Amino acid sequence: MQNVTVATCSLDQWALDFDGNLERTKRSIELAKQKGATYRVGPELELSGYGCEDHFHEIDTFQHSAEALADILKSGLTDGILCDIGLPMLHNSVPYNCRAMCLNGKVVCIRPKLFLADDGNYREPRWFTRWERLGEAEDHYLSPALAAATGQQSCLFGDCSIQTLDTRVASETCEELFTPNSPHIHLGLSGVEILGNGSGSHFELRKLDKRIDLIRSATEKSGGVYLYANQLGCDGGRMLYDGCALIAVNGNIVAQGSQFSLADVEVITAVIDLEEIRAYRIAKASRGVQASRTRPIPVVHANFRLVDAKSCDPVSAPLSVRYHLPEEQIAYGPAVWLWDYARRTGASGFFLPLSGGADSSSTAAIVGAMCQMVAKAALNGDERVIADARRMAGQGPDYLPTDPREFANCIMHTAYLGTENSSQGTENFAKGLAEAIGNYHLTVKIDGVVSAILTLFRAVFGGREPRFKVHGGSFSENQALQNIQARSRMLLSYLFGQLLPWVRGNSGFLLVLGSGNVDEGLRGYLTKYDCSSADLNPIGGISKVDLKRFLWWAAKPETEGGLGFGILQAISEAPPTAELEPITDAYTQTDEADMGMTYQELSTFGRLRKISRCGPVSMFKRLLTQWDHLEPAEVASKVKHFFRSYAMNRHKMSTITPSVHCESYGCDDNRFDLRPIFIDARFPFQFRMIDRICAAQSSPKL
Ligand SMILES: Nc1ncnc2c1ncn2[C@@H]1O[C@H](COP(=O)(O)OP(=O)(O)OC[C@H]2O[C@@H]([n+]3cccc(C(=O)O)c3)[C@H](O)[C@@H]2O)[C@@H](O)[C@H]1O
Ligand SMILES: Nc1ncnc2c1ncn2[C@@H]1O[C@H](COP(=O)(O)OP(=O)(O)OP(=O)(O)O)[C@@H](O)[C@H]1O
Ligand SMILES: NC(=O)CC[C@H](N)C(=O)O
Repeated sequence: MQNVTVATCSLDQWALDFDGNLERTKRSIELAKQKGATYRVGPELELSGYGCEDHFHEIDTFQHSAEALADILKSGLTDGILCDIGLPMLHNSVPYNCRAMCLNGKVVCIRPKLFLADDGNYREPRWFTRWERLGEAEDHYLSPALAAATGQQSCLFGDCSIQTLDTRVASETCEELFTPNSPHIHLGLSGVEILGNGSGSHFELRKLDKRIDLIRSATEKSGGVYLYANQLGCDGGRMLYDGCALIAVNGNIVAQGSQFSLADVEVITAVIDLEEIRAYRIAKASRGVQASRTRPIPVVHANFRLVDAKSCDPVSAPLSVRYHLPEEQIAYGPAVWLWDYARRTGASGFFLPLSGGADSSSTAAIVGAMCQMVAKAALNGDERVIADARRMAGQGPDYLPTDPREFANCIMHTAYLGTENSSQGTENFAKGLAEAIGNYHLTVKIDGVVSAILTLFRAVFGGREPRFKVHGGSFSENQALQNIQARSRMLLSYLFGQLLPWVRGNSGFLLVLGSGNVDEGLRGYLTKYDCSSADLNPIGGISKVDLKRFLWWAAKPETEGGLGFGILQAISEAPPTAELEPITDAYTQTDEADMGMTYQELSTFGRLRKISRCGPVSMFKRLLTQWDHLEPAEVASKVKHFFRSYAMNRHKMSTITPSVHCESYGCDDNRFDLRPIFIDARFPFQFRMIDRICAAQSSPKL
């Protein structure tokens, strides 16, 4: 038996928080040592935080990261444990995204990232250069801080591995796992048995499955141990890092961390038997052939044993991986992001204009889920969560946030801001949901504000008064009258967000929450600078179709795995309506009629536009077969209507409220979906082409 205890972790790092990042990194090494580990891997760029973005252009970021690493090396923490630590480093004045392999107070070698992430949310080549010379390494002269801490002048830098007295260790970094020709293939063939992957990998609904498949298949094909470390929480941007540290051996997962947690440091360990890796590899004859002709990569020798001959801990057995339902992911992912955002900004909680409709109710339910997570963490004695909760709630040292409803009452504020066009039904829904969550709730009539604006308008324009469509008004009059209501709600929300802590005898400010979903953003079905403009939006990256499923799930009792907010069932079943126009016997406003398309259709358009990368013509061609129950002319008309609405409203996405990235069909043009602010909504060339295809389809076949 050649047993080794290995450790990996999830850390809630924060961009540029050098003190906090250092403290959490050190704590994770301490915990790994306490659990008997002789090898520990941490997340990508853990000392600076992954999401520093253009702060990676500053020399300070590199220097402070090196100073933090020097602190770790001087502290004695790396004595007896090989640590794979992520940080940005300069080599010959070139910036690299690096792994520093540290042991017994020395830097054994430095491994720069070979393949940078440069799609979707990622722009790594903007800040780092990739190490181009595969299979090569050279001397690196340590910065003054590191040289002083280690007494070393230099170490190896490049594509290299470490040979200890009993095994071979190397690392690959995040994106490299996702590439077709991953470094782990070459490293495994050249004899590496333990591979660490320090990641800064973001949450997306249903993405964990893909990550786990890749890790499983990496070790299934090559044999070996694969340790995955990730960041956790919100590190200052729109992405949520979803932790879920993993340890895989020969195709099996043997340890899994939590995906959504409020803990800021989570360390997992496994006991592995190196002989199991060798036995697995010996039996794969074809692997042997490929391994024997593999070009070796540079090796640094470390006079150190990872195997603990004295350890009697049993070897870790394969476990069945825990996947959260998509509905749970919608609840707990954005909840973790909100928690980090609110505690790190020093806010005293949230204010949400709650209409009783599906969207704002989803936002409220996510805050409710967050309160439940805080209560669970408090019950488990997490002192850091308790301290943050006390501060946020404005409570003293005796307060324990173990009751989610009581905590919600301190930090969550909602208001139903009704007008004469609002219904009793939605008012009751809003009140009922607030009661279920336990939060502070107001019911306010805002007609006085709307009529004050109209009075002013009449005074300015000689008594002229716009009318709703149902009263004979024009399209513009009708829109303007709706927008006054919607925009007044935004003004009132900021007023309440600013003054509610004062009204309740506390201090500080509330973060105003928004509730536009991804489809409304894409279609532009929102009033610019109304209640869709807020400080934060937890659901801006989620489609209405997914939100409905989430509400249905969240209505279930906690004993059945839901959130226990039963009223959400009825809310999810009500037809979506803006309630901005008068209801008459002949007319009730609904979202889908207003938009000229169903949310289901909109979701299809959104996926084809972003995930399938379709312009108008290719979308039309795809839908001709997908919607073969419709005449080609009908499909053409729907596609044109979508693109027209989308193009006319592009400008709204440029000012959209920051939301947590949740889906690959997201349309946040500030980070993920980079498009022009205005484009020709007539699409003359493209639509002519659609008409031609349509005519050809419809012409009688000879
Ligand atoms: N290319 C461009 N670049 C920059 N800005 C541009 C622009 N084109 C128009 N604009 C500006 O945008 C304004 C038009 O946008 P905006 O004021 O938002 O108004 P608009 O889009 O005309 O109307 C808002 C729509 O959202 C609907 N709505 C409102 C509230 C809630 C909900 C719901 O989800 O239930 C739906 C409402 O029924 C209506 O159809 C123009 O007056 C102009 O100021
Ligand atoms: N009566 C209201 N009281 C409080 N807030 C409201 C009210 N009506 C609308 N809002 C706010 O304005 C936002 C946008 O309004 P909109 O009518 O678009 O809601 P929606 O998209 O139909 O979502 P919901 O399903 O929550 O009503 C809502 O999410 C909500 O935050
Ligand atoms: N930081 C990275 O390299 C992350 C990229 C990777 N494709 C991911 O989504 O997880």
